[in-house]
Amino acid sequence: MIEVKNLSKKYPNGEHQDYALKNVQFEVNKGELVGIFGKSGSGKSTLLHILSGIEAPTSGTVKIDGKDIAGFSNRALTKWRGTNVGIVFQSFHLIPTLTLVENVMLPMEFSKNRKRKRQRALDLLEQTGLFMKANQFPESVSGGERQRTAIARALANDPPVIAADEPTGNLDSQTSGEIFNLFQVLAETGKTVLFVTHDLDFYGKVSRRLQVQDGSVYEVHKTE
Ligand SMILES: Nc1ncnc2c1ncn2[C@@H]1O[C@H](COP(=O)(O)OP(=O)(O)OP(=O)(O)O)[C@@H](O)[C@H]1O
Repeated sequence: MIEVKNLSKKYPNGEHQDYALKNVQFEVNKGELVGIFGKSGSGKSTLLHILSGIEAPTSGTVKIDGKDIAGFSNRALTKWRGTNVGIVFQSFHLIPTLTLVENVMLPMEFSKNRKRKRQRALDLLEQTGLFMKANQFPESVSGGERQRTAIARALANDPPVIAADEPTGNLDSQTSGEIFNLFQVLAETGKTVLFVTHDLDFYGKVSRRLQVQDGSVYEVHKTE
């Protein structure tokens, strides 16, 4: 599903360049829930941004569903991202002037028919446990409910990959656990879920662990 080879990312730093990621390689299968762990500044977000087509790498290959997105132009990358990856952020990124159902409809590309889009958005909100609040605005629901809305929005175009950057970082531990369970269910239904987190509660619960350390990525096996 995902195959990363010799991936490096450099950022300019004054007169020289610093590696945020150096010679990274790994593979991920369809339907895995991959926890990406590591200290602040280790390169987790950079890795997730590259896997979700937000940033391009400096070198290497990033094959997703057989396509090497590392070679894509910015324009091609934006188009690819729209239907191939659903992104979930720590601070939800919902539009405050739109209702929850309207937020979920926003990225939908499969149809121009508003009724069909609305029905799909309602179905997704039902899947994430928010059907009853579909017509409320983000400010009138809890943090966990905002994140459930953001997850429904990430599913809008039925992408094979869900990329979440610290999705429980603003939530209490019980709500974090509930959001994590939702990602587990998505993985069980065949989505490949990439989950960046500082939360070691999830360490034993993911199906794969990638540890990012000073720009290198190591697989940590379950027995370690
Ligand atoms: N746009 C950028 N320009 C320059 N340097 C950057 C840029 N983005 C990230 N970096 C650097 O790359 C390294 C990795 O950053 P990254 O955000 O991926 O780490 P992280 O593990 O996600 O950290 P955190 O847990 O604090 O979010 C850091 O040294 C950071 O300063």
